[in-house]
Amino acid sequence: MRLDDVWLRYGRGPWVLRGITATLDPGEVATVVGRNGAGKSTLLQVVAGLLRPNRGTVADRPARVGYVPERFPADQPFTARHYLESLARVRGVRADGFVEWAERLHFTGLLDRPISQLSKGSAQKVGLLQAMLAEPDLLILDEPWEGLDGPTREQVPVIVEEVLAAGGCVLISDHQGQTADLPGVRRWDLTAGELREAEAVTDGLVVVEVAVEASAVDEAVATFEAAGHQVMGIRGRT
Ligand SMILES: Nc1ncnc2c1ncn2[C@@H]1O[C@H](COP(=O)(O)OP(=O)(O)OP(=O)(O)O)[C@@H](O)[C@H]1O
Repeated sequence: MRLDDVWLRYGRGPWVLRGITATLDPGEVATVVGRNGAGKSTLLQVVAGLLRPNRGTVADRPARVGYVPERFPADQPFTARHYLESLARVRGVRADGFVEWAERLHFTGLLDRPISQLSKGSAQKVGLLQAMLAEPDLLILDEPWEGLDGPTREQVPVIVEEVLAAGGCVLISDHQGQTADLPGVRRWDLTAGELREAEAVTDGLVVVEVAVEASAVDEAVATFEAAGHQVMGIRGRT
């Protein structure tokens, strides 16, 4: 799929996305990084087709999109099973397709509980289940590690690999840098509404993530560069 000069703002507010141009091809995974409020969720919703850009276009979006929001809305009066079965009917996919996924995510015992009574982590699993139900060829994950328990967190890279292996593509928002280890992951840096693709890591190099005091960022960057290292990005600076 292709984003071409995409601009978006909410109402008459400031521009959140400013002229974003990017492509994501089948078999590719990209991670969007940027500080809080940089517009990562907004970009993901544009890619998912949930928000329409004020200007610019999104072309060749794959037909089956699975989208996992940062926080799955838990204030719903249905059980997870009822919700997922209904969604499967709407999407025209197998009504019990989620059962297998529920087992993988250790969710089977909670399927008959109202979503409103689930913990945050369990509600997030419903978010993941509804996305995988679509058998997506574009999977969009907004901060997928947030709120999930350890075993489910470990499933996320496995799920990403499976979507890629089936010829799909994946876009992930990740402000904690947890996607850095995904093989072949492209890194999209979002700063002040503009997207810049970080250079791929050259063979033989390893990415080391370092947290420094805000007041010492410039000094740290200068020190690393003086020592011959490549500084690939800075996150979290306000
Ligand atoms: N529905 C909305 N209405 C108005 N402004 C919004 C709306 N959603 C987001 N914004 C604003 O757009 C900007 C980008 O928000 P967005 O949630 O896309 O950033 P983010 O990078 O995902 O942040 P975080 O890492 O905190 O989730 C912020 O200034 C936010 O306040």
